[in-house]
Amino acid sequence: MPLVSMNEFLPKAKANKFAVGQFNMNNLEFAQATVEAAMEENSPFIYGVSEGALKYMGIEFTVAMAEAAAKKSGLPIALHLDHGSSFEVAMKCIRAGFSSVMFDGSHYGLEENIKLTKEVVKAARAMGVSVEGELGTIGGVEDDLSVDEADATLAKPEEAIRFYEETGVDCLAIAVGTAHGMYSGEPKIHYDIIQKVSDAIPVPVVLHGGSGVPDEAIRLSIAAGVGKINVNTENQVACTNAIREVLGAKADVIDPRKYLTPARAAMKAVIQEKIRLFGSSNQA
Ligand SMILES: O=C(O)C[C@@H](O)[C@H](O)C(=O)COP(=O)(O)O
Ligand SMILES: [Zn+2]
Repeated sequence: MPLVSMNEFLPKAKANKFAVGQFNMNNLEFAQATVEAAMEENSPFIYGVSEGALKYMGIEFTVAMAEAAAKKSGLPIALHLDHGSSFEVAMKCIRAGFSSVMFDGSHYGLEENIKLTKEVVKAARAMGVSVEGELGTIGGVEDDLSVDEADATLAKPEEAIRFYEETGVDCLAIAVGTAHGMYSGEPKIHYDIIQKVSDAIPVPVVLHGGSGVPDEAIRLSIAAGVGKINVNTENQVACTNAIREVLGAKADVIDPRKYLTPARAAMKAVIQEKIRLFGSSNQA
């Protein structure tokens, strides 16, 4: 199966109240762990690729890994630019074979964010590519850039509804109290904001900062209208801990396969658990 737009599965997620996981791809082992977990669960999923990860992996390798996963698995998989910063980078990804893009204009004022997002939607739609927009500021560390928790601002429901109506995005990330990275305490998620926005728009709300959110908070978020959840840090932690364990026990290991095999298995376990929690098993 070729890579698909998120519209292949997000409308079903919204209607049937489950969420599709976006698992960030940072290298081959992340790509393999994700597709292996999804195949066992028969689940659709999204490969999220940040601009930093794109630079690290190279755009041709990124697309090739995602296409290989789609071909091997037969699952509906979207290859999605995560937190795209400009029209140009979004178009570059689409030209290279991405089936979905995020334009993150959340650091602009509302009017400018709407204007710039609309331009991306117009161009992407003509090529059958789905678009995610963002409103409000999500705290924590995103692709190595840190936003202080104190500077994080929640999305205003009326603005989010207007943003959807004017841009026509396929899903909408709104700041509702989660943050990128692991939490020191428990996140305070504003389910009322999710519910208000979700009730007023026909597309799902996206929850960024999915790592470390307690299971019950994930269930309540999905019940309120979240249909896409992004997870990156938990996989990075699982990967790195597994590598540390191997190298800590055997300092003379030099074959990367000796530590990358357990690292990949650890990520696969995390992803499989998330897919089950999000309710997307057997929704492919
Ligand atoms: O930082 C990245 O490279 C990706 C994240 O911004 C992603 O969009 C996301 O929201 C994942 O959050 P996390 O699970 O808290 O890392
Ligand atoms: Zn994010």
